[in-house]
Order: sequence, then C-alpha cells, then structure tokens
Amino acid sequence: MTSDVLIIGGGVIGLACAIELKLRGANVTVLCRDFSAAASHAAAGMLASDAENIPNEAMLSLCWRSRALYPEWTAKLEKLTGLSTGYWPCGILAPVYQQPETRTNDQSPAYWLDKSAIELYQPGLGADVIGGWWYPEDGQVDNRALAQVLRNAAQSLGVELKDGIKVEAIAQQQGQVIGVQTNTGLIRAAHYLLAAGAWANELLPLPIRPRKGQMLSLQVPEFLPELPLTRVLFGENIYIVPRRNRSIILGATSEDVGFTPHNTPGGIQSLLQAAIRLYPQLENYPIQELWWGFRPATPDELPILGNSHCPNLTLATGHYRNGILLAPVTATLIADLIWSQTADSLLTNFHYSRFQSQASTTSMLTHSANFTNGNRTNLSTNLSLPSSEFHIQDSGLIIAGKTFRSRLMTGTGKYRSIEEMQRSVVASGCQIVTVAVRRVQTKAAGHEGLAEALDWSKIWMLPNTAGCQTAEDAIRVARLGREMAKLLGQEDNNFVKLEVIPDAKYLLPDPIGTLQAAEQLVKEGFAVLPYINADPMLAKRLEEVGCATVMPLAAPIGSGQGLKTTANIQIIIENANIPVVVDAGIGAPSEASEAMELGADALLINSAIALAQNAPAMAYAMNLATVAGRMAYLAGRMPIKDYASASSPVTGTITA
Ligand SMILES: Cc1cc2nc3c(=O)[nH]c(=O)nc-3n(C[C@H](O)[C@H](O)[C@H](O)COP(=O)(O)OP(=O)(O)OC[C@H]3O[C@@H](n4cnc5c(N)ncnc54)[C@H](O)[C@@H]3O)c2cc1C
Ligand SMILES: CC(=O)[C@@H](O)[C@H](O)COP(=O)(O)O
Repeated sequence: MTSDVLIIGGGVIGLACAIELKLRGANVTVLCRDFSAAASHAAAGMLASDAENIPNEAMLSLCWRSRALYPEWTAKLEKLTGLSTGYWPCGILAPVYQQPETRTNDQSPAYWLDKSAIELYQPGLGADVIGGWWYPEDGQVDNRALAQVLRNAAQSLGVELKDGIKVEAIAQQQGQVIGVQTNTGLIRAAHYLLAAGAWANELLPLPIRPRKGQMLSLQVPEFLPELPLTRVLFGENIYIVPRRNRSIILGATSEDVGFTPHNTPGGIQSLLQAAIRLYPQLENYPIQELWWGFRPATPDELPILGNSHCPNLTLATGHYRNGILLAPVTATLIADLIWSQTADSLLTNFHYSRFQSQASTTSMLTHSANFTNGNRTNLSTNLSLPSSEFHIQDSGLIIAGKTFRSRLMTGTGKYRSIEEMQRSVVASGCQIVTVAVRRVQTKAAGHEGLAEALDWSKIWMLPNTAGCQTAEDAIRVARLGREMAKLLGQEDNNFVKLEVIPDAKYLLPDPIGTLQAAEQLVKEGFAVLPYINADPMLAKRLEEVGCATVMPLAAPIGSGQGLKTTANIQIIIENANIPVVVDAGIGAPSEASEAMELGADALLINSAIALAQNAPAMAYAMNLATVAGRMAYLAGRMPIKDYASASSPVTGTITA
C-alpha cells in the first residue's frame, strides 16, 4: 500500500511527526538511514527555553509552546509504550563567574540568586561562582529514552519504520515530488516530509550545515547514596545534566568541521576543565562514555518548518541546538499542516524562503524540469516545443536532490578569451559549470578573474580537484572548493568533481585514490561527483560509498576521440542508481548525442567546445545534441534488423 505520508529521517523530529500524523488517521512510513547516528541520540536533552536566552521572539514563542506541551506529550507516549522518557521538569540553574549585564530576554521567568543563596540552593559549586540565574520552568528529558519511546510508540500505532534505507534523491516532476530514490529503489507516497536533520542539504538546497558537538558522561560514585545534583547546571561553555539513573551528561563543544567523526583530546579536555571549574567534585567521578553528534544548523539558527517549493513536500529540519525541546510543537504544527492544511501563524517565521535572497541556489528549487536544455532555447526546430507535445515526460537531471533542466555541463579551461568562454557557456544552455579550484586559487594563465566572470546566481558551480595527484591532495582542494563556492554566494553548495590524476600523459584517474578520497568527502558531507575510467566495478563501489554521480570518461581528457568506452559505459548505466555523467573525450555533437542515446544522464564537455573555431556555435550545437540524444533515448530507438524491410506496404501494389 502506498503511504499517505513518507517521512525522510527517523530522529525525534521525524518520529514525533509520524506519531501525530498517525494519530490523525494517516498511513505513515519513516525511512531512516541510521537511527543511531541521529543528533537525537547525541543530545543532552535540556528543555532550555529560558536558559538559552533566545533573542528571536517567534523562536521564543515556539520554544515556550513546546515546553508547555512536554508533560502531556510525554505522558501520552509513556502510556502508549509503558516506558519512561525520563522527562523531568527539574529547572535549570545558570551559575556565573562575573556580575551579569542585564539579561537580553527579560520575558522569561528567571530569578537572580546571589552567592550565598546559590550556595544554599546548590552546594558544591566552584569557589569563583558569584551567583546565578534560576529558571524554574526549564527542565530535561532523557533524549535517548525519548527516541526509543518514540520508536516503540510509532511501531505500536502501526507506523512503518524502515531502518537502513538511505534516500538518495527526491524525484520531482512538474513541480511535484513523484517519489524518493533510495538504495532499495523508488518509493512513492502521496505526501513527503523532509526531517533529515543535519543531512537535509544532501537532498535539497537548504542552507543547513552540521555543527559538531562532543559530549561525555560520568557516573555518580556508588558511595554517594543520594544524587548530588538534581537540576541542570548551565554554565559558561558547559552544561551538566544529571539524570535520575545516576549518569551525568557533560556537553558540548560546538565545532564547524563538517561531518568529521570522533572525539578529540582537545574537545574532551575543554569540557572537563569547564565542568570541574563549575562543580569541582566531578574531578573524581568515573567516566562512563564519550560520543559526538551533528546539530542541524541554519544561518539564523532557526528551524525550517512548513511548505516547500512542491505542494506535496513539507520541511521540518534545521532545529540546531533545540530539536529535542521543539519536537512536540513541531509535530503538532506539521501534522496540522499536512493532514488538515491548517497553517499556524507562527510557521511564517520559519519558512525556507527567508533564505531565498541570500542563497542563490534556492532559485533551483523553483525551476520546473522541462525539456529544453537551458535558458536560451529560441530554437527554430520542433525541439522548442514542450515535451508534453510529444507525450514524453523528463524528470530533469537530479543530483544530490537538486534538479537541473540542462543535461550538459561545461568547463572554463582552454578558451581564447574570457568573453568567448562567457558566450559559450550561455550558448551551451548549461546550468552547471566546473571550475578547477587550484587554477582559480593560483590565478593560473586564463583563470585570472574567472571566478567573477560568470553569474553564479544562475549557474551552479562544480568545483573540481584538477591537478591533484593523491587522495589527500584532492580532499584538501575539495574543502577549498567548498569555501570558494561559499565566497561566491553559494552557501549551500557541497558539490565537488573529484579528480585524482597521477598520470600526466593520458590523464587517467587513480581508481584507488579516487575511492579513498570519495569515502572521506562523503563523510564530510560533500556531494561527490568522481571522474573515473569507465570501470563498472569501480562505479558500483563509488555508488555504495555514497557518491552523488559517477563520471566515466568517453576517452582521455582533451583528446576529442569520442566514445571509446561504449560497452563499459553501457554496463555502468545499466547498473547505476545514481546519475551517470559521461565526461571527457567527446569531440563532436554526434558523439554527445550518441552518449545520451545510450542512456547517460548528462555530459561534461569542455575541449570540444573551447577548441572549436567558433566556440559559442559549437556550444550551441552540443546543447542541441544533448537534447536530441536525451529525447531519442526517451523516445525508444527502433530495433536493429539483419535485413531490409520495405517502408511502404507490399500489398496493394500495381502489377505490371
Ligand atoms: C551534542 C548535541 C547536544 C544537543 N543538546 C540538545 C539539548 O540539550 N536540547 C535540545 O533541545 N536539543 C539538543 N541538541 C539538538 C538536537 O539534538 C537536534 O536539534 C535534534 O535531534 C534534531 O532532530 P532531527 O530529527 O531533525 O535530526 P536527527 O536527530 O539528526 O535525525 C535525522 C535522521 O535522519 C536520517 N537521515 C538523514 N539523511 C537521510 C537520508 N538521506 N535518508 C534516510 N535517512 C536520513 C539520519 O540517519 C538521522 O537518523 C543537541 C545536539 C547535539 C549534537
Ligand atoms: C573540465 C573537466 O572537468 C574535464 O573533465 C575535462 O576537461 C572534460 O573533458 P574534455 O575537455 O575532453 O571535454
């Protein structure tokens, strides 16, 4: 049975929404790559609407509403499952070392305790604590217990939970989501909810970045029969969250390092130092566990909630530091929106379009896929007719969740002048242009001012690692490329064309180095488009490690030899669940068309355009050839026969 609502992501947000939708009568499926990797497991579980000192009024209202829902919400879940969530309205105490300035948010109920009052209220604080704020309405929940309770509750209500399923792309057609492409095939539903936390940006161009937090827990020693702490301590660069089960959670660092895993000595040391200063007796408590997680951070630190560019896709992500707190209100507002089409007025403050003017790429969200290959489509042929004219639908090229109308990508090298390059890019109708990060950074000949030469609000930059001979080199240059795209206004561009090429004569890529670099870059949150020899096994391995496309070569770069690897490219296309982009070696439009007729999803052509006598005219010809090849592929080629077969009927002919 097709679900009414399919939810991408099984953290607290996805699960809480699933339960509210199910309770309203929807059939719900939750797809989750890895339940245990969610930020929801890594968090501290503070419900800190007041202690967080939130300056944004709408956000403060949202947090207050959610905190107010907590007692009833957790009671409902506990009744459904018979399990405890560890909800504890214990209040939060925020000790300080210096006389505080006036509080930024004076609407929250907070009480100032001077040194003697705070010492009485919470004995054992560090000697240099001079007083503190008491936030009696804040509290905590055991977020791991909560996640488990949510899973059990969802299951008991009949929500279909599918773990280990990775959504690779959200397939869109004519402004609607038509399914999600997963590692197990296409899955369809009537409505879709994106709740993928820090990974949401892999599927849609939303400005969400991971913000890593390292954590650890201690154990209250057995010789202490009573809990020494019974409320959360919210200090400078540290919070100490005592659980009823005698664990004490210490958190958390805040690091902008992408999806870099592991705890580090520096991170843990900073937490321990700050914790011991605040509550010195922790020095002797046994360490229980270390872990880390990734907060889904947006540029303004507010979540993204509500409608998207597609009427059947809703967004609930970017909850940054407060997703555990915000789970119940998110679930209520989103379930009302999807199931009853009731939009709470608060939602307008959290709509994704608030980033539209800053993030050039958000305009990608509004492109509807059509059959023309770019913006300049004043063709005098029938190709300018809409695809519906031919009853052929094309979904557009979808890479890492972004949809592009054009299936031709170009480069910027080898042109005789910047102007010629600019005119050629326009004539090619391409929406993706690859740029060699190293050459731009070093202002190599022909690359001076290149970054500024194109309108990056219209063209998606594909930084490439050309010139890198090792995996390490390519990883470093990829990171520079991401920064370069950011500097040019593409905040959310995580694409990289991965080239690891140790050989200068044939420019053939190193398969092992490419795989190693791809694995690391995928972990760091890049959408990796690796340039490879046409090797079907390697293509599969790269797909398995999470690459966004594969880019097999037709022939060596810049050789213009045309399709020399047809048989292998055919096998790659047959087996791929990600787009196959034929890259390098195409010399003429007929070869471009041929590659598209085979079923390639896109092409990357540079030399054949740049080195043509009239580069813009050749770019235009490649544009037409790419469209023609794609259309021929979709139209279905006639079978090849051994013998002739007359075109006109053989019956009814005049006999002499
Ligand atoms: C160290 C730390 C401390 C924190 N402390 C607090 C706190 O005290 N209080 C508080 O309120 N908040 C806290 N937070 C924030 C809170 O944890 C997050 O805001 C919240 O968990 C976000 O929930 P989510 O469901 O959106 O994302 P997540 O919990 O990250 O879940 C997202 C899920 O989606 C899955 N997924 C992603 N992409 C795909 C895909 N393509 N296909 C299938 N599945 C996919 C992931 O595997 C993951 O399981 C903390 C976070 C961290 C990291
Ligand atoms: C520009 C680029 O990224 C290369 O992969 C290459 O230049 C494309 O090949 P051709 O130049 O042979 O088209």
